[in-house]
Amino acid sequence: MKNKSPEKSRNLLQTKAQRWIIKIGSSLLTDDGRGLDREAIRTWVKQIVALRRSGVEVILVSSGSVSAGVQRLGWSQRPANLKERQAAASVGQSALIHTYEKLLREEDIPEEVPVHCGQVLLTHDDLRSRRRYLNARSALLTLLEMNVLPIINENDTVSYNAINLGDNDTLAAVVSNLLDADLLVILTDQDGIFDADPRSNPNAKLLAEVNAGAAMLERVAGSGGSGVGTGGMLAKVRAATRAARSGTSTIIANGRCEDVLLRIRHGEALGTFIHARLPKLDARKRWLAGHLRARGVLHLDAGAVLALKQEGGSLLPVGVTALEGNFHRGDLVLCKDPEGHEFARGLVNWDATVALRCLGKKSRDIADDPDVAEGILIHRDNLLIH
Ligand SMILES: Nc1ncnc2c1ncn2[C@@H]1O[C@H](COP(=O)(O)OP(=O)(O)O)[C@@H](O)[C@H]1O
Ligand SMILES: N[C@@H](CCC(=O)OP(=O)(O)O)C(=O)O
Repeated sequence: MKNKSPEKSRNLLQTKAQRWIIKIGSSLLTDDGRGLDREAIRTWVKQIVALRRSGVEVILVSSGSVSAGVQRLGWSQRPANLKERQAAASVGQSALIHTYEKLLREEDIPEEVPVHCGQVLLTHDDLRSRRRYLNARSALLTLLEMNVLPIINENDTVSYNAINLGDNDTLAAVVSNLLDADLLVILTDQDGIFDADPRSNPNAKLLAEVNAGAAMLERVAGSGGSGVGTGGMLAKVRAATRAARSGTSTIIANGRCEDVLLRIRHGEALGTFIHARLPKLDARKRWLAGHLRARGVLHLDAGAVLALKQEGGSLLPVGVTALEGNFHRGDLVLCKDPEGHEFARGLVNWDATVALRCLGKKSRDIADDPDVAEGILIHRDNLLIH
């Protein structure tokens, strides 16, 4: 793709991308909270089946469980209470998957490859554990091989605020990293990213092409959402940046636009295209980047910052001046420089109590401590420098 104009490389990516993650938001799926919009869902299912039959591997990340459950239970609004949200998710998720299953069956044509669907409900814990993360990867790849459309959502009935992924834009980006997707398509209720929220700014202009991670994006995306969904445009912008770490480009487009997915496949310049022009992380570091909750903070001196950033070393306790949080072995912690800026994050080898008694000590001074494996607080393989 060298020396291609941005338009060309966008067109090439759209027409050639083999593995797509498609994310559909609650506002679209439930017609702004009025209940599952069967006719709209039928249009996306038809397009997904056509993509699948043309050889594209599709993984669907579908929101809508809470919103659909709220409507089924006859409640007037999304509950603030966690237990009620979990109950609504349980009711809505079964309705959601039942709808997909029925609509997919309608697309069965003799002589054509049948496309089945399989429900995959993930929690943050599934993605935090390396073993479960890799298990999820192999299960999803197996489903694709079997011509099954995996339909992923967060398992909202068992996750709770402190450990949830929070929004499905983030989930879709983590899944893009997990499966090395070529393209992430986020369908929403706007034509893409505008230079201001189009709900409050009728003169806002659509951004056609941008680079992942561009500082301007966070500014224009604000934090507002439709009220039915949870992420808003900011979550989508951040999801695109996260997806770029596996080389995945993102398109944010209007799901109500006719044949939106097929037109994207044919190379049409719809929505906002976000180029993955960020350094690609290797597979293990991508898994690390998918850890969303830090359990503590390590404050490092200038020498340690240099050793980590420039020499690619592991973190030894001698360079740690202070710590925060009651973390345990295997937890994610943030690393801050002497000015207090986070510049790295990693998985600690020791509990906070052990780390505390080793702070500032040289390796030879802790060599006899039975809790201090190899004298390394964070191994470089478990360290992500920003
Ligand atoms: N710069 C922007 N461009 C487009 N939409 C924006 C922007 N800033 C905020 N938004 C809002 O983000 C909303 C989409 O996010 P959200 O409600 O979470 O959708 P979904 O349910 O599809 O995930 C839009 O309806 C819009 O009001
Ligand atoms: N997991 C939740 C969706 C959360 C979410 O991110 O919603 P949205 O912003 O509409 O994509 C549900 O199914 O209701």
